[in-house]
Amino acid sequence: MLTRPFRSVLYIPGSKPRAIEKARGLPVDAIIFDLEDAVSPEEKAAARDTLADELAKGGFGSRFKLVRINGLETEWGADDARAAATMQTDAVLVPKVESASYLSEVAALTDEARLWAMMETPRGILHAASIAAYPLLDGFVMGTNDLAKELRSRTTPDRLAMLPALGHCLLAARAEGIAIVDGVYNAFKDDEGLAAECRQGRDMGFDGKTLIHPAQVAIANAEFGPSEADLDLARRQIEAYEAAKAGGQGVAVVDGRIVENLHVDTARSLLAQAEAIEAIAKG
Ligand SMILES: CC(C)(COP(=O)(O)OP(=O)(O)OC[C@H]1O[C@@H](n2cnc3c(N)ncnc32)[C@H](O)[C@@H]1OP(=O)(O)O)[C@@H](O)C(=O)NCCC(=O)NCCSC(=O)C[C@H](O)C(=O)O
Ligand SMILES: [Mg+2]
Repeated sequence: MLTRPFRSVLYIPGSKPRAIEKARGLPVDAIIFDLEDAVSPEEKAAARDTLADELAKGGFGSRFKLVRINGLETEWGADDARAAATMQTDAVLVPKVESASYLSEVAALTDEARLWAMMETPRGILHAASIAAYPLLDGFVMGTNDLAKELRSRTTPDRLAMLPALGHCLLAARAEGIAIVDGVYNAFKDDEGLAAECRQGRDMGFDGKTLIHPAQVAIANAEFGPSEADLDLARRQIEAYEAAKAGGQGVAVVDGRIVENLHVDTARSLLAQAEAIEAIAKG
C-alpha cells in the first residue's frame, strides 16, 4: 500500500486564480492544476502563465501538485509540456494516454519530470499494462467522462459500463506499484451519490477520488481514509498476531476471523497511512 495519501485529488482550472487561492487552504491530499478541459481555448495561453506564477508563489504545503497539460496533438500541448517542466510541480499529468511511446514523446519535452497518465480512451485502457510500466510514470487518473463518451455508455449509479476499465487499470497499477485515483463525480451537489461512488471506488482498491468542487473534499477524505474502527482493528490484529507468534503459532484469531502475516502487512500499512494523513493535516 502507498504511504502518501491520495484520498482527495481536486481539479482546479488553471485559468481561475481565485480557485487556486482557495486550494491553499483546503484539506486536499493532491491538486490537479488543469490546462486541459477546464480551460477554454481562448484562455489556455494565459492560464499557463497564471499557473506558473501561482506555483512559484507556493503556499500549497505538503499537498501533491500535478499540472495537467493539453495533448501533444493540440496546438497547446508542446508548449504546455515545456512550461510544466519548469513549474514548481511534483508531476505532469498527461491526458488521453494511449501508449508508452506517447509518454516518451512527452518526456522528451518535460526534462525527465515525473509523469502521471489520464486513462480515458479505449485504446489507452487496453494498453494499461505497458503504460503503467513506463519508468517515469507514478500514477493513473481515471477519466471516466471521456471514457463514457468513447464507449457511448450511459452513466448509472452502479457504474456498470465503467467496471471493466476500472478493474483493468487497477490490475495494471497494482502490478507496477503506482498510484491510481478514480474518476470524478459530476453531480457536485449530490453528497450521498458521491459518498456511494467513493465507497465503490474504495472497495475496488482505488487510492482516492478526483474531485471538481471543494464541497466534495471532506466526503472523499472520509470515505478513503481509515476509520477509527479500521485503525482499532489493525492495532488489535498486530497485537494478537505478535502474541500468537511469540507462542509459536502462525495464525491468530480476532473478532472470529483469522489473522496471518499478510493481514498484518495490511494492518501496518493502514497505520502508516493514518500517520501520513496526520502529518499532512499538521502541514
Ligand atoms: C463546477 C464549477 C464550475 C462550479 O463553480 P461555482 O459555481 O463557481 O462554484 P461555487 O460558487 O459553489 O464555488 C464556491 C467557492 O469554491 C471555489 N471553487 C469552485 N470550484 C473550485 C475548485 N475546483 N477548486 C478550488 N476552488 C473552487 C469558488 O472559486 C468559490 O470560491 P469563493 O468565491 O472564494 O467563495 C467549479 O467548481 C469548477 O470549475 N470545477 C472544476 C471543473 C474542472 O476542473 N473540470 C475539469 C476536470 S474534470 C475532467 O476533466 C475529468 C476527466 O478528464 C474525464 O474525462 O473524466
Ligand atoms: Mg478527460
